[in-house]
Amino acid sequence: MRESLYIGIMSGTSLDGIDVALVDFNFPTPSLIETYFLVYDQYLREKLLALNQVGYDELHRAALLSNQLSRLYADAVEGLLSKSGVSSQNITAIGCHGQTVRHCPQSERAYSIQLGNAALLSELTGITVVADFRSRDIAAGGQGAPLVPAFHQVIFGHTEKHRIIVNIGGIANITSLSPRREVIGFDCGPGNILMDAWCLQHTGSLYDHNGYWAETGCIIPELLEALLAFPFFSLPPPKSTGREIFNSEWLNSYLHGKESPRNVQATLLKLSVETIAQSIWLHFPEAEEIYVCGGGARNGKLIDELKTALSGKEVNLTDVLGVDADWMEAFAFAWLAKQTINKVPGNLPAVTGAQGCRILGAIYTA
Ligand SMILES: Nc1ncnc2c1ncn2[C@@H]1O[C@H](COP(=O)(O)OP(=O)(O)OP(=O)(O)O)[C@@H](O)[C@H]1O
Ligand SMILES: CC(=O)N[C@H]1[C@@H]2OC[C@@H](O2)[C@@H](O)[C@@H]1O[C@H](C)C(=O)O
Repeated sequence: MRESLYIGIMSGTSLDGIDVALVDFNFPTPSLIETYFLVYDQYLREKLLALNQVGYDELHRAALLSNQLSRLYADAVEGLLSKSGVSSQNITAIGCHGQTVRHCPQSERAYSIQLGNAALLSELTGITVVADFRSRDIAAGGQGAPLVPAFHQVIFGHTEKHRIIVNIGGIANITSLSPRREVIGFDCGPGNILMDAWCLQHTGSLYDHNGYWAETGCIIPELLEALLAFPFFSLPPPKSTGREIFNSEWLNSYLHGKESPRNVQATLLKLSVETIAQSIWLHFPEAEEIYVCGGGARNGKLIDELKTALSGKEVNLTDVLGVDADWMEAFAFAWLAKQTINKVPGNLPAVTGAQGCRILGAIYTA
């Protein structure tokens, strides 16, 4: 049995589907051996979205969805293993993020809920599962998010260069890796979440491919200014957010109803770009290199605008550092599982605001 093989499963706030990564930690630099993506169908996406809000019989619906998700996670693991030719017996553990449906990190009543039945996943796969990564950090006074900056530090930290890693998923978050300062990371605000929702509502497409639709619109300056004035954007870190704040109701509260949909889309794209760029200029003006990952990295218009907003800095995708932008988070959850199995902390208190380093997650032994 090789004890270096782990699987990471990420199903993120975009609700697009399940990313699964097979990772080998046998060498000083972890390597991504195989990947697999399982798309969510519309019905599942709608059921998950509904659980982001208060509604009837939530506990029952959440439990059923947790079981359904774990069956899909198991299918995705099976797909990954058969694609790679690796046996489940050779996998030390799965790190399963689960599906966030509530993230309320503020106050002494803080909590974060990721759906997914880890016990069932372990039964279905015969593999040890590590899950519920965020609760321990929150119990220690942290935000419980973002957690991936610790992994960024391990694979991208540089002795001389100040690097920023930007993840543009449903929510956008950044990590500062400076040779002179501790690692800092936080959520900047919406990545694709608002653009996706608006695009679906007005075009029927799940997302604006390459930003082509946004490109046909013009930014609405008053709307952009009003959105940028929202207090979350100027809060100091540590901070994290989710669909509780950035959702269609939030956007609609700023609209008069007469705006052209394509102009709103252009404005939303600019909002994502500006909130990321302003976070970097405000907190890390000296950073030299910016590396982008997450699905937003595949939006050419978004990346072009980000390059303009960060002119003077070198902006690339994490692909150039050897990690495919699409697989960063699944890769990271394989690493987080390894930390837990080895009884090593996975959080960074300077990022999340926790009182100290903690071993994250719960282990469901095979
Ligand atoms: N070619 C593309 N053009 C435009 N947008 C794209 C493209 N490919 C992916 N995306 C965007 O990326 C999103 C998926 O990104 P990703 O998988 O990183 O999100 P996530 O992991 O669910 O989110 P989070 O990191 O917040 O948990 C899609 O919903 C879409 O908005
Ligand atoms: C509560 C939650 O699921 N947060 C996600 C979300 O998606 C991006 C951003 O907001 C980040 O804070 C986090 O995910 C990644 C995996 C993280 O913890 O680093």
